[in-house]
Amino acid sequence: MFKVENLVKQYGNFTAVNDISFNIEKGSIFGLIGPNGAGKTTTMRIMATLLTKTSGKIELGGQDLYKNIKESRKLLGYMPDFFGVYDDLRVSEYLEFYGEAYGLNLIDVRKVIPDLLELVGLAHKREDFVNNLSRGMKQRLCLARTLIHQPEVLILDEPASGLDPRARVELRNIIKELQKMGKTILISSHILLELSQLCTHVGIIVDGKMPILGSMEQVLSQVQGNVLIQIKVLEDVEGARVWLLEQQKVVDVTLNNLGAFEVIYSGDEREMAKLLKDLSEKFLVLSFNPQRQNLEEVFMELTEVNGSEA
Ligand SMILES: Nc1ncnc2c1ncn2[C@@H]1O[C@H](COP(=O)(O)OP(=O)(O)OP(=O)(O)O)[C@@H](O)[C@H]1O
Repeated sequence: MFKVENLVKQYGNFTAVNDISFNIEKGSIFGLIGPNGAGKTTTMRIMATLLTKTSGKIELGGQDLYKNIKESRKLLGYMPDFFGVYDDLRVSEYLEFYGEAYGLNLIDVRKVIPDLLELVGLAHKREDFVNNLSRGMKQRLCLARTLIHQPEVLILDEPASGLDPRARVELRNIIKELQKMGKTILISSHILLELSQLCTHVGIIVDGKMPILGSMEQVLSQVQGNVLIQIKVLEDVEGARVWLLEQQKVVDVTLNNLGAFEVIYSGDEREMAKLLKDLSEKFLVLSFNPQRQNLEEVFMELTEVNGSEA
């Protein structure tokens, strides 16, 4: 859906985005993760056609993003990290204003507003003044505004920033709902746990570069070396231990005090699935639980490495 190739953005002599490439498949949720100043907003603003690139190529739906900016913008909904709301407008008027700004017919806009407000949980606030909304509600209203022209692709720049945990969960659920509706979503955050529960794909951006990219699982296994798998078998525990130790990519096997094996494994997901299949053919497997590091740990590892290299 979105194809970014060798994207570079320079502000004067400073390179904010340094030759990054990634694809966003239709229907996926791609997380752009990085610390402050990594280049997330710059990348997203370029992809939203709001900032010019220095070099590189971006395609949206198979077309050059810049070839017909007006057409590209119809497909895109962009939610900025900072946004203003107009204090003397009511919620419905605010959406009408943005609908008209997109060149939509007011009658059509009025037809979609109830559904949009329902989706973002603001149906009961329709006639309230925007400035009386809580921060979480304002974020959700901004998301509704992003959807007003029914774009296929959403670019959401840190949509959960400044929200409390409950509001974050609400927002996450709305984003999942949007994915179910078929939207393709690019979302940024520096709060990694939040994205690990949401995204199908991840690009980690540090100092304008994207050293790590792939599906959530791929990224986790790329950064981590070994995986710890907890395995419990019924009967012939010793036989299973010997068998496990003979398998390729099994680094170590210990039995914990709950009677489960703790297997240190260096294979990838596919190999792990094969291990489970082969094990199940020989033994009665009660449980098989790979324990991955969470994204927060991955991220800390990565930025630590970069920091120490610097
Ligand atoms: N208009 C500009 N002129 C010069 N430098 C800029 C400009 N905009 C951004 N930068 C610099 O480019 C780098 C990347 O900024 P960007 O806002 O893209 O980062 P970010 O990952 O979105 O950070 P944050 O999480 O803090 O929003 C930063 O070092 C920033 O200072």
